[in-house]
Amino acid sequence: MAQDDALIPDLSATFNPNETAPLDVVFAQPSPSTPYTAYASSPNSFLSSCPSLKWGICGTGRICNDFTQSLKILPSSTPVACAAMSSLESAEKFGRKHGIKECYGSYEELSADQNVQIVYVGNVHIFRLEVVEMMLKAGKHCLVEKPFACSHKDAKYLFDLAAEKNLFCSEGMWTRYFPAVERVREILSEGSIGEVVCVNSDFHFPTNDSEKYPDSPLYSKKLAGGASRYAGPYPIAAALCCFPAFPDKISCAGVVDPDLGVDLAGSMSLSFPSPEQNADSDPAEPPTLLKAKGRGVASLNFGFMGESAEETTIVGTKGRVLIHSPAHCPTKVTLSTKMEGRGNSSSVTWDFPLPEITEDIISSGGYYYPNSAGLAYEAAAIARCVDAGKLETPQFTKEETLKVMEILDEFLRQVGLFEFEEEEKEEEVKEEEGKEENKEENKEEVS
Ligand SMILES: NC(=O)C1=CN([C@@H]2O[C@H](COP(=O)(O)OP(=O)(O)OC[C@H]3O[C@@H](n4cnc5c(N)ncnc54)[C@H](OP(=O)(O)O)[C@@H]3O)[C@@H](O)[C@H]2O)C=CC1
Ligand SMILES: O=C1OC[C@@H](O)[C@H](O)[C@H]1O
Repeated sequence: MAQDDALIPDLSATFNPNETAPLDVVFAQPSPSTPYTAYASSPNSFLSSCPSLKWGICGTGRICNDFTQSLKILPSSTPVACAAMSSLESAEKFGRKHGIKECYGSYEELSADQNVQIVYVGNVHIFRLEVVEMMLKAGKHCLVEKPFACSHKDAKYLFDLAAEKNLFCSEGMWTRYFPAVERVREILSEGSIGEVVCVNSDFHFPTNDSEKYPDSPLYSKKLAGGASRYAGPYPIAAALCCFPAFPDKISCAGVVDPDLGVDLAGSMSLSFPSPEQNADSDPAEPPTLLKAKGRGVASLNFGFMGESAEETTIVGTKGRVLIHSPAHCPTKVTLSTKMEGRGNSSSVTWDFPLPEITEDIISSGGYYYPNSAGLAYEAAAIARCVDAGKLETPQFTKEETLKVMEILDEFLRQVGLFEFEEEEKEEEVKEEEGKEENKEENKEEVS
């Protein structure tokens, strides 16, 4: 896909190329002194210079195809092996398509390949715990598709294991690596829209287009499908990007398929407290409307039954930012600065072209999903982090993944679908019983 030159923006009027890059961009570009403008308006030349990294691809489905294609934009990030759980034939077919030499009929074999430094995990959700645990125990860094796991408990276990093994491990929240989103974070940190007070974000895509009902993994309870796990992580991550604290209230509603027992759509209203605990109650300070920084609300929704605008709007006290559709992999951002008088604002829009795709990508069948060339931003940032010995990326931290997981657990609980609820209750009962037994033993010892 050749880029239309008209889309390449002239950013010089709004960016100062001599400014140092914002912190979050540092690991996405070759050096902190590289002007953000140049990186953003001509991505290929910067992406092509990232450190080398040897990837193993775990899964041979659609997103694994797209991720592997995007590695072709980064000459030094090479897929050296791939594995399919379904069959060796599937792995070999994938390998032939992408020129990958080592093809395995099981993930175990991939985990034993000494040439693989990092594994991209892109299969169905239910195997997350098993597969990521296996890869970490085999000493591989891991990039794991969203959702990172099927519960907060599993995610915490995997991150603890990664830390113990001193390995990079991250959720593939690729949205965060798009220059459009890096620009949004820059706008927020500059204070251009003041304090964020509200985030609206939606992501409904019509699964009828590509997924056979009821057979697709997207509708499968057994494989941990459902709209909240396939689409929900994006709007949740959009809200978390703007508020520092964990929500103090999460109100959810969902549409559950009565036959399949998975959610087909959901909405969430979140309120976020100020992390400055006592800001409101300091009697020495006169009260003001916006004194408690970080306080605000988010309205998020996602689903499989229709196609939404797929936009994210971030409302601040001095203006707002619109992340244009498709907001989970965006190339366009509008900043509207509030002017005097209600309804008055001035706006500026930036376009950030996607990386150009190569002949090699075209001849091997291109991409399945929208804007997948942007996966190269994520892959490049991760190559830089691994090279620098970092165990996570500043763009999307483990703490954020854990927050997403906790919110997803809560959504599933509120719509009556949290599979691990019984397991959790049993554990709580066991813990209580253990405490009681200890008390009894202590009493006996004392007497
Ligand atoms: N970042 C992004 O933009 C996107 C991310 N995703 C995420 O990527 C992951 C995979 O999605 P996608 O590629 O669309 O999925 P696919 O349906 O294309 O399948 C992915 C892989 O999962 C395994 N699989 C598929 N069906 C079954 C089944 N019935 N039982 C057991 N295993 C099965 C297969 O693994 P194998 O090849 O090993 O046999 C298959 O290749 C999900 O986590 C999804 O949330 C999805 C779309 C876009
Ligand atoms: O992450 C995703 O999951 C589902 C897909 O259809 C969508 O395009 C995507 O990026």
